[in-house]
Amino acid sequence: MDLTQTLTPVVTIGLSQHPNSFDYAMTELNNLVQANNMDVVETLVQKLDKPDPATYFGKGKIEELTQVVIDDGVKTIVANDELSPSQIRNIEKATKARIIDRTGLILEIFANRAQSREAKLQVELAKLKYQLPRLHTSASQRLDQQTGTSSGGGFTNRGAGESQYELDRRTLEKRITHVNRELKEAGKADQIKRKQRDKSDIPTVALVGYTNAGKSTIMNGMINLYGENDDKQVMVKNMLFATLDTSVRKLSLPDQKKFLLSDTVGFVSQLPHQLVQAFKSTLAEAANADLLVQVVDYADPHRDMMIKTTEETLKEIGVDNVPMIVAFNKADKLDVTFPTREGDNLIMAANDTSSLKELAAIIKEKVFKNYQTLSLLIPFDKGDVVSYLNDNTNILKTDYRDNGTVITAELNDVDAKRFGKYVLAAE
Ligand SMILES: Nc1nc2c(ncn2[C@@H]2O[C@H](COP(=O)(O)OP(=O)(O)OP(=O)(O)O)[C@@H](O)[C@H]2O)c(=O)[nH]1
Ligand SMILES: [Mg+2]
Repeated sequence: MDLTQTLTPVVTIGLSQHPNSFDYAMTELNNLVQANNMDVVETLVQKLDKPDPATYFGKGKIEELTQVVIDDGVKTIVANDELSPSQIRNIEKATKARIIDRTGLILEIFANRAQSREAKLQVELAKLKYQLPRLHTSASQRLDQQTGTSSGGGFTNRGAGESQYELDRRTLEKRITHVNRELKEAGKADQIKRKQRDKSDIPTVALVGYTNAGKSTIMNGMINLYGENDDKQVMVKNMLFATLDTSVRKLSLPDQKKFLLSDTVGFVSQLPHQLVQAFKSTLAEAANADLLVQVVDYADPHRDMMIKTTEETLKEIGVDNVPMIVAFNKADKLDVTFPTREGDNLIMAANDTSSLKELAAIIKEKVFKNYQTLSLLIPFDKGDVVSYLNDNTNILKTDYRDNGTVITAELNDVDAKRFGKYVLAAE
């Protein structure tokens, strides 16, 4: 099937204010457009120090844009920068096409992809907050249709003299309160889950990083090597924002050390502020992690910018004191040796088993450092303790004595304390 026929044609537009990063920003915008199942037929750029407050582009360029829209029969324009409500109105009036800005586009992608109830609510909240100052532009109508905010209720108590604008604003505000409440409920359930995990005292590790860096591919590789047999793989796609929901899997290293690995939403430059805020709770997995593995596309010439964006976004959601290692992924695309360890960081490829094993070794060093080797004398009637140790620790030696079993094992702090009364001698 020829997919291009079903894709919406669009013209992308951008202002070159920061020449260094501009070309990449436009390439990324075009990738985002594709990720939203649309097809870029033309790109128009203008060099301006700052956007025209009324129309973004200057007057002549708007005329050129209008002509392109007519010639190419395009109904949608996508702008690289966030636009003010009046800029949206003015460009739409001039060109007779609808315009989406970068923020609106990312919100649409997230809205089309969100799967879990929580992700859906988070996206809706971000969209409502985006709509609020943009009431009565096509941006809000379009979003209305998707979120259904203007269908049904909300218009019942229209007071005399109250403008449509105020009514719509109130409707949006009500919906925001409602969604916030639902999110809180959904968040509570997650917190309970997370607490239960905390209790089980298994360390947690989160894969974070720029979109398309290979987080989900690494997750799948780790599940293959260390997951339980029935563990499901996560989705991998060569597309921006393939992953929108956090997935968590319990992995067991060969020496019984267990940890939870989570795959998280990727970041992108100029990620809408509303969305970052909304995804705070999804990213709580990262905030509560014992270790972050920042996955970087090592083969991408823009990798430094991607690292910077990732670290700034993490900071914005309040994740700034979790230890982090860097996985420089996709090394197979470059002429370099891998896996190569550089301190706690690793140059690797996600589809290479020795890379994944090396990554697991680094994770193990970082999150299981509070382990001590102890010899415990377990009385014969404490079979439950023996089976716990068998299932949860790395047993180095087992001896049988008249008064019980002597087990020498690596124990974490909590287990060392819990079974302290059986300790024979520290080794
Ligand atoms: N050559 C090569 N390709 C890779 C490697 N790791 C991932 N990829 C490819 O990169 C693309 C993106 O991989 P994903 O694992 O979906 O990336 P992600 O970081 O989860 O992306 P988002 O979910 O969008 O944030 C896919 O086409 C993968 O097959 C690697 O080590 N080498
Ligand atoms: Mg992913």
